[in-house]
Amino acid sequence: MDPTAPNSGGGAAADATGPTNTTVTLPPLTLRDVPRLPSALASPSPSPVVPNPISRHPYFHPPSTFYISPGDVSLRHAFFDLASASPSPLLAYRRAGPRGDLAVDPARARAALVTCGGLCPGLNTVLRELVVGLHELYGVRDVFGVAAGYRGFYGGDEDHVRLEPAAADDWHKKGGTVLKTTRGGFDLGKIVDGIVSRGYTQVYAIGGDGTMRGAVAIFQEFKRRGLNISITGIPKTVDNDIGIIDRSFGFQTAVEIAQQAIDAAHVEAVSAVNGIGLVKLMGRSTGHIALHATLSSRDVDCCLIPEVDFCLEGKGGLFEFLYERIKKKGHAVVVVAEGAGQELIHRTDDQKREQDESGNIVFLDVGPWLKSELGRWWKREHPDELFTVKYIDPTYMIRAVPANATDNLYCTLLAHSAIHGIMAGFTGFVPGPINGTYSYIPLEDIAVAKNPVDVNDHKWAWVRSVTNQPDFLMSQA
Ligand SMILES: Nc1ncnc2c1ncn2[C@@H]1O[C@H](COP(=O)(O)OP(=O)(O)O)[C@@H](O)[C@H]1O
Ligand SMILES: O=P(O)(O)OC[C@H]1O[C@](O)(COP(=O)(O)O)[C@@H](O)[C@@H]1O
Ligand SMILES: [Mg+2]
Repeated sequence: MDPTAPNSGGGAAADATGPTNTTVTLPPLTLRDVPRLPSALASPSPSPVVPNPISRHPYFHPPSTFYISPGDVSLRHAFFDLASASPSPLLAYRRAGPRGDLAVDPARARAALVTCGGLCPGLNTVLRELVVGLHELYGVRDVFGVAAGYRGFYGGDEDHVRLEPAAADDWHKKGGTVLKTTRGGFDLGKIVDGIVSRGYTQVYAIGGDGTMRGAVAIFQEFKRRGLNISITGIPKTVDNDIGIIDRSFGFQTAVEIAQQAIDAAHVEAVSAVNGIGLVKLMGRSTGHIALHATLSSRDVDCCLIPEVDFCLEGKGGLFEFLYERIKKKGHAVVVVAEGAGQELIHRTDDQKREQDESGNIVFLDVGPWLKSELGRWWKREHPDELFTVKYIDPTYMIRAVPANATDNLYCTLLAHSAIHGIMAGFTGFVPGPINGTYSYIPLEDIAVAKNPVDVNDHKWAWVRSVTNQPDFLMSQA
């Protein structure tokens, strides 16, 4: 049999004798392109094309395959249903990476780097790689750090610090951000005025969903004013709540550190009579950290995330389940994401309205609430049985650490992808891995793309198989 001969029909051939090839026609492909700088689009003569200086770099000897071809794209979805009667059109993004010709002259570039929002492991690695990459790869000499988030753009001279590779050398070993970060302070007019008055030609905004929404507003203001300034957003969120990209940097480090809290909770629980170890982990609107920490620990009996409702009391409720688990094993470990169960916690009208400086809703503390509700229930239902809850809240410990090796590599590729894209004349974009391929995604798509845990896919089923937990929805209390 000829292994290359096409089979007719769309489905896989039912041939048990060996592999077969089936030729199929894919739906049309839509390129979701990123914007370009006005000078890169100018007609009749776009900005001068500058050969990429990497070609003259003493240590790089880039072969022709080194540069990304103008036609290179990556696909949003890596798997398809060939049997689908009405397949969706395929969505593609530009592949990230160095281009042979630049639309920006590095000698005239003046870069501003800013970090906004909460901390995340790897922020300093991204900063280091931006500073080193701009200097060493492209020969950009004017690289500045803007202090303390977006508000730094309209601060004084002390908020704009020249950054050199020698000073950045060991930043990847430090947690936090050397530039400092803040929430709030987003005054669009003042920010863009500050960017213009300092002569910045390119802005690298490193932050989460709020920062990306801010970067979209800045990008649109650049367009409205007809400015030839580019902006890129580098996605940061320890919660992993930004969509489209495979994951955000620092997330894996945070999951790794969370193991220590779960291990401690487990030791406390097994060493007590009827012991429960309760761990609260970050995750404002998504439960990725709790879910991944649960999957990798295997000591967890129950994982509670914002995406899944649960009830506490009655048959089918959480507390009955924990009681049964303790009767069976002698102890139980519970991991709860900070955004879980918020609708169950009583809050005053003032508390309902409370927001942080960036407008994020302030949550009530689910950990102590759960501990006290459980204690009250146990005392009422099982007054003669000993019972202990040990509560661990590692809070900032999981994010105020340096990135692990995997996240450090990821941060390097993100930073370099951002620089390559800016130098190619792209703007209003975010670099990020899609199915493992680094790509350029429009900022405005990223700013609205959420990434909740999909409780209908295999991962949540995997959690159930690891914890053996039911849905806690059947309260008959
Ligand atoms: N819708 C928005 N438009 C403009 N700026 C925003 C918006 N949301 C948040 N920001 C600004 O982005 C910055 C970071 O936002 P924040 O929510 O604190 O952190 P993160 O970016 O990590 O989600 C803050 O300066 C905040 O004011
Ligand atoms: O740093 P703060 O203001 O205490 O905020 C804590 C929050 O920051 C986070 O770590 C993530 O925040 P971001 O919006 O900055 O990504 C949440 O998990 C947590 O609720
Ligand atoms: Mg956020």
